[in-house]
Amino acid sequence: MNNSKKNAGEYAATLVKDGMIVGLGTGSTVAYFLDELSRRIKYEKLSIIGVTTSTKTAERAQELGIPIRDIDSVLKIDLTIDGADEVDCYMNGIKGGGAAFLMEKIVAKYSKRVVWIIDEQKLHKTLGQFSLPVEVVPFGNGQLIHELTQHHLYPKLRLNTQKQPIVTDLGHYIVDLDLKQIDQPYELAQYLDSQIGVVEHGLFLDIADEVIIGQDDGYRVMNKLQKKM
Ligand SMILES: O=C(CO)[C@H](O)[C@H](O)COP(=O)(O)O
Repeated sequence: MNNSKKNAGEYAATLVKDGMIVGLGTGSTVAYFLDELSRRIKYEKLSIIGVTTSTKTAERAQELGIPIRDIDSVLKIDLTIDGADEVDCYMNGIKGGGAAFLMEKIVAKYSKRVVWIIDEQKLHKTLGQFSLPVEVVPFGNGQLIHELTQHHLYPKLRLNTQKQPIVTDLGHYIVDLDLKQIDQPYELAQYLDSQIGVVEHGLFLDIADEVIIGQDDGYRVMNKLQKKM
């Protein structure tokens, strides 16, 4: 068991209030959040509706008895709890290690409040140590990878154990950019947004309202007031 992830996930579940529509992120930290949320639904009679960000989370929510609804059948999402792969001091992040970032970004976009749950190891001064995932349409992915290579973005098609491209829940491939350090995340986001064949990228800029950083013996919270301007 990872205590830091568990502490972050369990604290995040206390932010959920009765009657909320809650965005349910994806990943191993979110798994702890889902467990605690399910416990509160069962024993505290908490009444909420979940909007999921992946097939995996939808399946887990169903197993745990967390009611879920399609994103298009709710008016607005009150609160989304999600994980992240890397976060900087401006509360910008990289997501997509679990290949769910397209749905995660859509759910975040329609959420009033977005809270990330991470552990200390994911906090870095600048982004880029974690390879940046880019979701691309399968058609012409080889051409796009060539284009990204020419642009010195070190792309690599993400493969499964059978050496086949992994296919996302929405039917796309993932290309990981091995950048080591991203000095200009906004410019990079703009460049990627402008590429034909790119569906979305894992740079989440100005999206999180709060980051809960799990520790061995508790957690600490980073919010907009504390982030460096
Ligand atoms: O972005 C994600 C999936 O697309 C996850 O939130 C991210 O990979 C963090 O996962 P974990 O909590 O397992 O470390």
